[in-house]
Amino acid sequence: CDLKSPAVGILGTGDFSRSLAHRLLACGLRVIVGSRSPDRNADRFPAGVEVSTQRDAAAQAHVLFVALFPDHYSSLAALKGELAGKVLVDVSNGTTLNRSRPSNAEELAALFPESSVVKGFNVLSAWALLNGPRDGSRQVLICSDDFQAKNRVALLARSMGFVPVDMGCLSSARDIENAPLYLFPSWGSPFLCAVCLFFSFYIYNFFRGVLLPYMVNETLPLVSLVMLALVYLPGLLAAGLQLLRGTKYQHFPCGSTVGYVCASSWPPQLLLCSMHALYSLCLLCASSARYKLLNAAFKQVRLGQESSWMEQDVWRMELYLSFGIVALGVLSFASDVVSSGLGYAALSISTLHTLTFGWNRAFDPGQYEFYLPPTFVLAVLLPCIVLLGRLALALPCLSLRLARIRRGWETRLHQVHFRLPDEDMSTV
Ligand SMILES: NC(=O)C1=CN([C@@H]2O[C@H](COP(=O)(O)OP(=O)(O)OC[C@H]3O[C@@H](n4cnc5c(N)ncnc54)[C@H](OP(=O)(O)O)[C@@H]3O)[C@@H](O)[C@H]2O)C=CC1
Ligand SMILES: [Fe+3]
Repeated sequence: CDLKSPAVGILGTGDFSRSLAHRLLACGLRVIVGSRSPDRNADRFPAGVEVSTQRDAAAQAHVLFVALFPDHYSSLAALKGELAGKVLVDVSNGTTLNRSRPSNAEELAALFPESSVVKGFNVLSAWALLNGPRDGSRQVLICSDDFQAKNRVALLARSMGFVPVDMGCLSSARDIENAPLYLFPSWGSPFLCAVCLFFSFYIYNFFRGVLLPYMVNETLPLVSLVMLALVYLPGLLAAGLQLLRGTKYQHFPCGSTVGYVCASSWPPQLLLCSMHALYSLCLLCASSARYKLLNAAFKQVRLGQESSWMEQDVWRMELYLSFGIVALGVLSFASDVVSSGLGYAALSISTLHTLTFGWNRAFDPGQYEFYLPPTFVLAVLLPCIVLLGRLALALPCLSLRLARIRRGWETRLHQVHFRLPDEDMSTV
């Protein structure tokens, strides 16, 4: 590193400080670490990192990372003079969800009113910092009331290979500090939806007395298929309502909540589908599969049948397996299910998979136990309604587009028709 370049300071010599110093040094920056006991801690840092007193680090660096626990911030009060006009980066995390108390960063700002406090880097673990931006998330959430200080820290994050995300003013620090405490920040509602659907279908299947090994395996894809269909249903209903009202500027009830749940429902869908694929594979190893095969073979022998090959069954099985695999493949690419056409493709192919799997059962009255239709009829009905609705909405758009293309061609032909005599004249 260049000794003449401005140093980046770190206060504290713990795990976070060591990883950060390592990363800053690797990026070619000059690093000075401030410790209460520099002599004791100097050998814990790589060569090239200057370990000095807190006062020395505060005096030399212009941007200082405060790698201490918030309880110890007050121990820096004696450095107020040196830290005035400097940028202090608060990297601390909360231990419990904070909904009402001031954030650690705001408390640091209150302690050092003459410094510019920037919240950031807390979403990275010491491990992620040490390994660089290869593993885990590369995003660094940043906020501050000082725009220039925030830009400076954002630039620093970028030069370390991370992606800074501007979260606005220092009042957002509480959200940033809470972020690592959520396991999956936006997955709560979709998962709740998936769990509710799962248990409804599970109980439903239970009452229908379907064989135990098939209960979970039928429930998993049904939940996924119904969820995928539900993703599009609100949009289609809203579009239908707009067509009926003749305006798109009227409010659609609960639109934003439904939109939020739908937009982030892809992970549970993919999880359920993958579990279904795995479960189907494992069923072949289950004891019940062996008994079934044996029983079928025994029946065949008793009937004196030489071959039990049924062309229609074989084709159906090949088809539903292929549809299932393709549907899973397409769904795995359709992370943005709401806006991408891939979601519709996955829905269509999964519906075909379900239909080819159980069309016999749909039309066999013997299957309608307890006067209830088989679950898969319900699971096919909803996707079919959604797909037909989409088609119905797409047709007017398609005819409009075709009319536009036809008009374009007519205009072009018209121009050619009028240009021809001139061109003929020029050739003459
Ligand atoms: N570890 C991690 O993965 C992450 C940590 N963070 C945050 O980084 C900050 C530091 O964490 P971490 O490095 O793990 O903590 P450590 O406990 O490893 O280090 C904290 C440092 O604070 C100083 N210190 C200890 N006790 C006192 C005291 N009584 N008064 C003043 N200073 C004291 C010490 O430095 P010295 O003796 O040299 O002065 C010590 O090295 C925390 O706010 C944490 O929330 C954020 C994201 C991830
Ligand atoms: Fe299936």
